[in-house]
Amino acid sequence: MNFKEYIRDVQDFPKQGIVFKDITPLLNNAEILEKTTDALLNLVKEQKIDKVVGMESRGFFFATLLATKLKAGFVPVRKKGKLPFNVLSKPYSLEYGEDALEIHTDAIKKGDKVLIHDDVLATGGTAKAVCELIEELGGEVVQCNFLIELDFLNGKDKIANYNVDSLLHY
Ligand SMILES: O=P(O)(O)OC[C@H]1O[C@H](OP(=O)(O)OP(=O)(O)O)[C@H](O)[C@@H]1O
Ligand SMILES: Nc1ncnc2[nH]cnc12
Repeated sequence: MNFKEYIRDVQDFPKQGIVFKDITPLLNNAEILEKTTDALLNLVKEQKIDKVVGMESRGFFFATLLATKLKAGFVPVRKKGKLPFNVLSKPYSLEYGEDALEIHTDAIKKGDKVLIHDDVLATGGTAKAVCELIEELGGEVVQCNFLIELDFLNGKDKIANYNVDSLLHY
């Protein structure tokens, strides 16, 4: 299955000089959506997962699908000011900006085995911040799972202490 056929490059979005990987054609196709979910699930193998954490907003799509298949809970990590309850917050930077990421303090229990999923690993700033949030709440990051890894940005180096698995590499 050539998933890359369903990922569109958009030049200069959201800023000049960025080549944006648009996954909406892949989400739009029922057969490819299901096959992509299964392929991401295959990366997880037999590990026991208690929670799947997805990053706002494109991480939410497959993180929730993976959570149902793994019989795990889903936890959203959101950008500053969006979550309504008590939050743990972490500043971070990404390929085209910076902000803070937040997680509800009761979302992860001590010892929870956590799978992180996001659509894109670029510089790794987002993923690193999320790993730190989970560990500060007492969770164990079992795998960082991505649909797309932009190898030339070396995001893997920022999360070198974790198991990183990506379906597609550019
Ligand atoms: O590896 P990094 O350089 O940190 O970049 C990766 C992050 O950038 C994108 O999210 P974005 O902040 O654009 O949010 P969105 O999903 O809401 O579009 C992407 O979905 C990842 O979360
Ligand atoms: N080039 C890119 N395309 C899509 N999402 C991204 N997140 C960070 N860099 C990105």
